[in-house]
Amino acid sequence: MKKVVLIAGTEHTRETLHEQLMGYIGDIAHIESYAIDEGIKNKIEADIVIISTNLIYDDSLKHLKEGCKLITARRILNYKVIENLLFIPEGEKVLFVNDCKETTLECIDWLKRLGLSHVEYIPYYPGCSLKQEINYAITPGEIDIVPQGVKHVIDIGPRLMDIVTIAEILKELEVYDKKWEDATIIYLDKIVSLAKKLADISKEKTRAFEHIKIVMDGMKEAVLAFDEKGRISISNENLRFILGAKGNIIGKNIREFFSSYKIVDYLLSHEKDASSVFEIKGEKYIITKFTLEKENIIIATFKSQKDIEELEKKVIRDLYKKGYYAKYSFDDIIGKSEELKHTKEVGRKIAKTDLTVLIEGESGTGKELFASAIHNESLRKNKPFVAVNFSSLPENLAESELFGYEEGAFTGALKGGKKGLFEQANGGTIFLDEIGDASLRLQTKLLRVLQEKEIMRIGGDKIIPVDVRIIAATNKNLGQLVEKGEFREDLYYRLKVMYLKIPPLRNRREDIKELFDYFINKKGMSFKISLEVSNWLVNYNWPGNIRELKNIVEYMVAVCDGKEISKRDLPFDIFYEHNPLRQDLKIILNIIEDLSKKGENASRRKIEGICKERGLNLTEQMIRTRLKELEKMGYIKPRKGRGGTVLVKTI
Ligand SMILES: Nc1ncnc2c1ncn2[C@@H]1O[C@H](COP(=O)(O)OP(=O)(O)OP(=O)(O)O)[C@@H](O)[C@H]1O
Repeated sequence: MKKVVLIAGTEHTRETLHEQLMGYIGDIAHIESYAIDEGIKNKIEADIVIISTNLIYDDSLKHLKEGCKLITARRILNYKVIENLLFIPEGEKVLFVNDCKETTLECIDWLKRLGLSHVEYIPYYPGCSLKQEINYAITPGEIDIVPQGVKHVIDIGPRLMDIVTIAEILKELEVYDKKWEDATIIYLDKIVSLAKKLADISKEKTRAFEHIKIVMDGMKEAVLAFDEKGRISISNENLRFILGAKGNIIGKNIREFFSSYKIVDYLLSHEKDASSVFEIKGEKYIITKFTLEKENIIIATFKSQKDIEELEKKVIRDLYKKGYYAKYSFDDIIGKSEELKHTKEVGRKIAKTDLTVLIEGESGTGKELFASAIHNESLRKNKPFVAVNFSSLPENLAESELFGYEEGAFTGALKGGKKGLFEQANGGTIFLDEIGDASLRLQTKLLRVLQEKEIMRIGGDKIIPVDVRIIAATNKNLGQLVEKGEFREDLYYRLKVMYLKIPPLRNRREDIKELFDYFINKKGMSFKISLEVSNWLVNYNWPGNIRELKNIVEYMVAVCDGKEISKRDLPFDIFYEHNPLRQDLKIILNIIEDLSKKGENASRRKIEGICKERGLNLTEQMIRTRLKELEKMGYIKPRKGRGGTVLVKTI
């Protein structure tokens, strides 16, 4: 058996080449191997000596006996590990690190010829200096030479002997004819496998790219992706249309396509998430951009402002169709009394926040009107306003109405399930009217929505996030319901983050006349009102508040057949029966009530003056007798000490 000796520079190279030789001639020759860095003690005698590189030629000669046949190996990169390079991102700068300039350049050239040219190679060998920051380095086993600071080092292992060197060895061993075919098969097998992988990857890439292209071209928005230098990596058809660009624009710079330096500055600015309006070819576009930091890609979308406005109009049209819109604004709330003006002021401030609101007020005071106005003055104004009334919503329906259900959740459930009102209100406001009438079970569920901002449909297992502002209203005293254990305390405080109390109409009598005229005008009519009716309107206590006033106007307008509204045109029961107290006594009692609310003393002189303002001419004596009457009836009692009158009960 012939003896073949391999001498390599390092142990790593020795092991790799030894294994390679075993694959080709292990069965016909005895192979020994040495590495200079391990040290060689004895003199070497062999039929063939293979030196791994010219760099160790002189060193090797020292250990050889005379007469050995010397072969210096020609080496190439290992095909098997080269596929690792395919995962380096496209366009990346990559150091190729080897032990000398010649082999470094040779390897780079060879990699390029193999088709691995998706990255930019920078040669690096002892003596080179590195002036830029580089993330990737490839080296065939020369890790020690790789400069510090490179984040990813890919060691593709020592280079292997090429097929020409193998042929030379086979010839020297006189087995060329017998072995050459096997040798080429082993060698080609590796190349074919690499070539196949390269082809597969390129096919997959093409397919993925085609797919992305179809998806992007199908998008309504125009999309552009580029790096921090402005080099374009992706665009879609809509974008090319906006820019009037023809053909392939990938790889080109955005500066070529935008004549406005303002747009280029904005696109390349360091702002990561931004949205701004620019004009391109006479049309306004909202350009929104965000950065994929890891990939170093900036993505910008272009939406025509005209399209957005059109879309918003459509959304609003759809909301109107479904009835999910707020009908009133603060300007629709009529009344100039201090109480109402103050309530409107507070309401406007509440509208500017996005906090939960609790509105309290007697029935018919305008709670829904205020909820609607708050929504319309908030940032959610173009989104749905959905109103739910708990007093008219049957307990068994409430849950499915509010939270929706999945198909098959219960008998009678619609196919495909149903969205609940919380989902319908997404992005907007939900108005929970008469919240005091919600069952304790429902209160628990509402508390969950307030805390978690998410819902689950009945029969479903998916958690659905909802972005809804809650405005609740009640004509009950919720605080008292909490004390009685009929309303959850935790829900009460979650609702009462912002609080608005709407004053009853009897506490702002100045508004009555204005509201009365407003409702009549709204009917497109005009009437004179008799003094009697006018006095009655101002002095009536309005337990049903503005709703009652509105209803009475409806009634009057329907029954009045002349130009003047008189006593006959008032609902009979209200004027005569609803309250058996005589009208003059009622007026005086109302005056005392108003004064006591303001903390003012109800002296006879004051009462006389206000009576006159309200169209009731009474002398001080006449007032005294009437006060006596009211006292007898238990409505008032004389104030001790300072004089005047104290209210005991109201009508
Ligand atoms: N200040 C106002 N200006 C004009 N219209 C008003 C005013 N206040 C109330 N209204 C009208 O009165 C009616 C009752 O108002 P709304 O339904 O808002 O009252 P509410 O307090 O929510 O009543 P409830 O407690 O019975 O639900 C509505 O038709 C509303 O438009």
